[in-house]
Amino acid sequence: MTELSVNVNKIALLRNSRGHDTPNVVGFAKKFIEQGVKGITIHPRQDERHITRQDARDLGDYIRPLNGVELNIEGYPSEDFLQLIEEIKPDQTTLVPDAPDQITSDHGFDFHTQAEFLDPILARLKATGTRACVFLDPDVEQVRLAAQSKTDRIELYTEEYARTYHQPIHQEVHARYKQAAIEAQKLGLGVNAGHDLSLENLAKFVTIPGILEVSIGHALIVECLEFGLPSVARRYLHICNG
Ligand SMILES: CC(=O)[C@@H](O)[C@H](O)COP(=O)(O)O
Ligand SMILES: NCC(=O)COP(=O)(O)O
Repeated sequence: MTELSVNVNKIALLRNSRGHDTPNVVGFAKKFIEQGVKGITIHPRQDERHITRQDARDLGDYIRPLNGVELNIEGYPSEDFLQLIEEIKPDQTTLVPDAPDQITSDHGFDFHTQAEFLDPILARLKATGTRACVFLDPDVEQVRLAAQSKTDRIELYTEEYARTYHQPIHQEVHARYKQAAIEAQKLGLGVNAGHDLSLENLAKFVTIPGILEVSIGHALIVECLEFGLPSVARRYLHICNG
């Protein structure tokens, strides 16, 4: 079984386009949770183009008292971001190496060059009590280096998996994700995954053993527009529950 964490960035994006509070981010998180979803993910970016720091606080206040529901906050570990994490204390914090002007996440951390940068940050996260996770490309060598750090989990960046889904090379790509996931688990790391996962491509991904959590936003919100939120939540949970 894999936990589904619904990324609500796109709800905030729609809200911000009008400058009022519709759609309400906490309200939509609540709708997903009412359907049985056990995780909410947000990725506050420095320019607050979608999720704001206040959204993060409001979601923290809403989710904290709920039994068995997790808040995952993703982001670049700037001082600002780390202070927000220390204030909200989410269940999980996923570090992503995004530049402020990036349209979306497009690569994982490189432990060859960034292990020294990440070491004190991971120690700081551990002191906060949040589970630490690092966004990583599906590369066995990176996994081995990550296992030497203080991170609890890795999140495999699944854009390549999704992009090649209908291409002949997909079996090879899928095998690389599987190898990275198995190596991580062998070395004691938990494995999450996300980016461009969808109703179409998720079922095959979760055949990889031991995937603990998938965070899904962009495709899932679009699918909600097409099929309705309850139906989409039910279909994802069916896939995740195996
Ligand atoms: C780390 C990751 O893959 C997601 O957080 C993704 O970057 C979503 O962020 P946007 O919604 O800003 O594209
Ligand atoms: N960590 C991935 C995530 O939260 C959502 O990514 P996407 O489904 O919006 O591509």
